[in-house]
Amino acid sequence: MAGGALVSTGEVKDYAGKVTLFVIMACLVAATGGLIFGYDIGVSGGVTSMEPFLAKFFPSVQQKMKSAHENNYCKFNSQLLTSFTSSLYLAALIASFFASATTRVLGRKVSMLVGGLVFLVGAILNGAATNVEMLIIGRLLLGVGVGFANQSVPVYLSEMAPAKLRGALNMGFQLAITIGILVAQLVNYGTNQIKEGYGWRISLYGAAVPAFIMIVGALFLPDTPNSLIERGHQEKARKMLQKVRGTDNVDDEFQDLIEASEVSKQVEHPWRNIMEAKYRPQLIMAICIPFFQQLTGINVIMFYAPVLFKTIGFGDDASLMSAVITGLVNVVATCVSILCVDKYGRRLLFLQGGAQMLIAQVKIKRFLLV
Ligand SMILES: OC[C@H]1O[C@](O)(CO)[C@@H](O)[C@@H]1O
Repeated sequence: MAGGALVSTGEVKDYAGKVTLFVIMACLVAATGGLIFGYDIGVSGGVTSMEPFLAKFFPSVQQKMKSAHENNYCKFNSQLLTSFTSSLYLAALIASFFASATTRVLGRKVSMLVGGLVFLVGAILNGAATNVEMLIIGRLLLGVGVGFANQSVPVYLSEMAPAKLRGALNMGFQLAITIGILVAQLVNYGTNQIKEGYGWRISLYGAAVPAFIMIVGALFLPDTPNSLIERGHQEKARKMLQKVRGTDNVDDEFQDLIEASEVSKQVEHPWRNIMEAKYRPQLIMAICIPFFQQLTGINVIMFYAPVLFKTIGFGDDASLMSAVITGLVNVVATCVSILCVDKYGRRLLFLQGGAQMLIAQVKIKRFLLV
């Protein structure tokens, strides 16, 4: 694990330093990492609800949509169609194991560069697709990009950010994800208006824009001081810390980074240690919070919102616009939580979010059963 500015007591020290160009650039690159992830979550549901896309790649689904007396829920019942969407997550899962080692051994920059490049190829392949194979391979490559970007970008951001801005900037990554989802939904709504029927290509090519920004960012941005220390370049790390913080007075922070790196090197059996009873609460939280957050099915909504609205009888534009509204609520709710988190604390927000999701799930179930 990367060392940070957390000292042994868990308190965050107020080190010297200002918000430099490096920090601003790190935020921009981090934002593009989140945007790419969000864009890929949001784009697939829209294009899979567009008729020209279905006619080209999934004609049997389009045929079913046209038959008048059919059960709505069966129209999109195609394993191939859903694998177009879900192959991204599968590839991201596998890639994240490699990404974690790459981020540690070769540095955050290399991981971001790999992520950005694979993303770019995936987006181009998807936009230029002439058959289903190209679509699925493109989507798998986007997933690999997500795996690398999601490992390296938040770590890069945390390590570049001054300690006092760290929490806020990390939430910025989540905000960027939600903005990415919304942008994809808006792009889908716009491209669906193109009468010639190639709008889906523009939607899919769209992922290339943030990918390109991420590649350029990764090429020009420096590696983090933490990563340099981890890889044994102490002098380089000190100089980098001075540049990043915009001051020569970095002794305190540098010393803490060295100590944190030493401590983490001394841990011989991290997997065995985390199983110890004293770490049980941390272990349970680290597994259960993301597990249940994903198990709420949020991505079923995010992936399939336009298709879902279409199957309940909405027209093309109305389905895409309803997805935009869902995305907008997601962005606004993220902004509200960013603004409230320091005032009300993590626990209250966590409880309130959980209760709200429970109520919403029950309501959606009732609605779908009618
Ligand atoms: O805002 C919702 C989005 O945020 C994530 O949970 C990532 O943190 C995504 O899986 C989801 O689509």
